[in-house]
Amino acid sequence: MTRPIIGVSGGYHLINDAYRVQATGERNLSAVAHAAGGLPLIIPGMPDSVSPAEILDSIDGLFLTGGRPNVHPSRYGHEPSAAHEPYDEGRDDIVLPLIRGAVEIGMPVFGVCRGIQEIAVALGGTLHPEVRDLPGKMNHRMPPGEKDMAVIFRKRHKVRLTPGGWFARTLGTEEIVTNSLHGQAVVDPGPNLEVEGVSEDGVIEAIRVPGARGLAIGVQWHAEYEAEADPVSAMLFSKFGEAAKTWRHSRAA
Ligand SMILES: N[C@@H](CCC(=O)NCCCC(=O)O)C(=O)O
Repeated sequence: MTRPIIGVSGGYHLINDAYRVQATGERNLSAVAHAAGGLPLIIPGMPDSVSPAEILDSIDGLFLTGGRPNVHPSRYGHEPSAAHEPYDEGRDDIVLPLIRGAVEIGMPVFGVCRGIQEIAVALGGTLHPEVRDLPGKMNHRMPPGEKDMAVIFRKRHKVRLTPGGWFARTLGTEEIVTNSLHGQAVVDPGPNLEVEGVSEDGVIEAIRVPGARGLAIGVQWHAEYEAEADPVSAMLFSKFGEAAKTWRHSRAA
């Protein structure tokens, strides 16, 4: 059987201060190709050119990447603020309905960083735009100005996994250590998410959609960074890839 087609969310970037592009990091595409065994195809955040419904018809799994722009606060009922820009409303317009559609039909979904935040917002949760401003919370952002990828993606904090939950059972442990490169975080998971991982300071780090017919998970860290070499990341991508293969097979039957 051919590889399952995995839609990989792209986002808006401005090149040379002039040229608009839709892009995602190569690590996202490699993780999908090699660690999940899928055929990665970038989903443009361009609602004037593509629709969530036709994308849903064309893919077997949805991988939601990280991305510097914050989810627009109006998507979860909060006021926007210049301090929390940039936003990427084109991406919001495409991925939020896409997540709802995928969950509804049972198509596998896996989100990292901005991706977990999008899953939460799409399904009725809310975010805080700068989680380090909340009492007792650490700074979860990358070191400012850093260019060395090994430093940017260094493992920074522990995540406690819910005993008996999907993550703890799948990974065979109740504690992992993860990288951390985000300012926003899920604060209210809403009615549709199960929180299965939290950092030492109580930030939501791993979620699952228990009501979904297919695998639907999100993590606040960047699992794509060492998707094959890191055993936790490799297992998550492998489970996601298997689920997408099963979905493709069941669609074809
Ligand atoms: N804007 C959100 C999400 C942060 C995030 O995904 N950062 C990684 C950017 C790297 C990339 O472009 O893949 C937040 O700050 O919480």
